Amino acid sequence: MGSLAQQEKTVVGWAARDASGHLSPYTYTVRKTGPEDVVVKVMYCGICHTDIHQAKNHLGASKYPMVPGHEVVGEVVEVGPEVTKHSVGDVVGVGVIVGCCRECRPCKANVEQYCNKRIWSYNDVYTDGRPTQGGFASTMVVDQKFVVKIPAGLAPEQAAPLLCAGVTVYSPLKHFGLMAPGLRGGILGLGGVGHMGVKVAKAMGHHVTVISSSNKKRAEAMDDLGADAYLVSSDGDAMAAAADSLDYIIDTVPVHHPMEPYLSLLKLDGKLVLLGVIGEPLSFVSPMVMLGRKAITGSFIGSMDETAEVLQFCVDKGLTSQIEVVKMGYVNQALERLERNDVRYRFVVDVAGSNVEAAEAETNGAAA
Ligand SMILES: NC(=O)C1=CN([C@@H]2O[C@H](COP(=O)(O)OP(=O)(O)OC[C@H]3O[C@@H](n4cnc5c(N)ncnc54)[C@H](OP(=O)(O)O)[C@@H]3O)[C@@H](O)[C@H]2O)C=CC1
Ligand SMILES: O=C/C=C/c1ccc(O)c(O)c1
Ligand SMILES: [Zn+2]
Ligand SMILES: [Zn+2]
Repeated sequence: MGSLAQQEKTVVGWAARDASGHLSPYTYTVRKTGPEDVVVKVMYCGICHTDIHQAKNHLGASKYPMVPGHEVVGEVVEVGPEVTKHSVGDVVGVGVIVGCCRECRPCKANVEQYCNKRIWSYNDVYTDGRPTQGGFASTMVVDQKFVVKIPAGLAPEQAAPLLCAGVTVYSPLKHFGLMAPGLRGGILGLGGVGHMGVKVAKAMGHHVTVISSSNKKRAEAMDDLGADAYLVSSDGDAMAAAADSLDYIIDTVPVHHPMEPYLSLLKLDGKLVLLGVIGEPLSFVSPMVMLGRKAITGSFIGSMDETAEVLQFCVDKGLTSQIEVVKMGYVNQALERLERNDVRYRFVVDVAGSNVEAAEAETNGAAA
């Protein structure tokens, strides 16, 4: 028998077995701790709409059993001998990506999320041939490059949504030169990603308009999140009155939707940044972009550098995510509520505080 580090570890996670997306306890092994590996005991894991897309096979590439979860905060419990970035006892985060080639142009430019050999934190295969499994589990083993330190001043459960939702809005604002104070931004879809969009954009000094599918979130958007204006997308008069007013729109809608009503809101040179994962073609007529030199673009999470940056940005600006903490036994109800747009604004699973081995009937119920 070798030391603990030389052995595979048995882990219990909650896995989907098929496209119903229903999660239930699943026991599997994770690799022996490699030289550059960090073993993370999961404390909290946020629930992103991508977890629904993946668990329910919306993109047609899901493999089962699948343990979702990519907004992971945990404690380092073991490190490989060549780990320099992290120590046992550190509180750290893991996001959407756990591997890349390190040789291609994106990797060399430290935008490894755009590496064509990226390895996803779940629903993928690691370099050793094992399936990757995500953060709705007791433990993850992750290469140190893809582990970020959670700075002091951020509660671990608050930090979890920053690892996907937070960096996903921060990265395009930075990359497209949209950080200057005074810009007028639109946040389309006020969910997990969208609410971080409002908070981050407000902290940058922008005038922020929420564009929502209903009036239900108006008061909280304005009063709690600090938005400056609120548009209901089906209100034709209000949409017309807001034409030609925005420098950018961060589009977080997770389903097919028309583009033209939102392109109309952009000023000359305005940018529509697509973040939602939509497996059907979107459409617009070319004058909608030509007659205003407008740009439709997209963005995918953020780099590890940007992840560290957004965490520090939130500390510096006093930002937190707005979350509902639940136990693992509630995860299926949480996924259903997320899908029917009934969460303010991110569920975070208290993994360490749950009995992950128990079937949901025994642990059913939300937790404070
Ligand atoms: N590009 C990237 O790197 C990333 C992409 N994503 C993707 O972004 C999208 C949003 O993720 P997330 O914020 O977690 O999702 P949420 O479900 O939390 O938020 C989506 C919001 O979109 C609006 N919406 C409009 N129509 C619908 C509909 N039919 N069903 C549900 N919501 C609707 C709702 O806002 P309202 O009530 O205001 O209308 C809802 O709150 C997903 O597709 C996700 O996969 C997520 C993270 C990273
Ligand atoms: O939530 C994070 C991941 C987003 C994502 C973006 C694009 C894509 O094709 C995915 O499968 C996931
Ligand atoms: Zn996500
Ligand atoms: Zn690469």
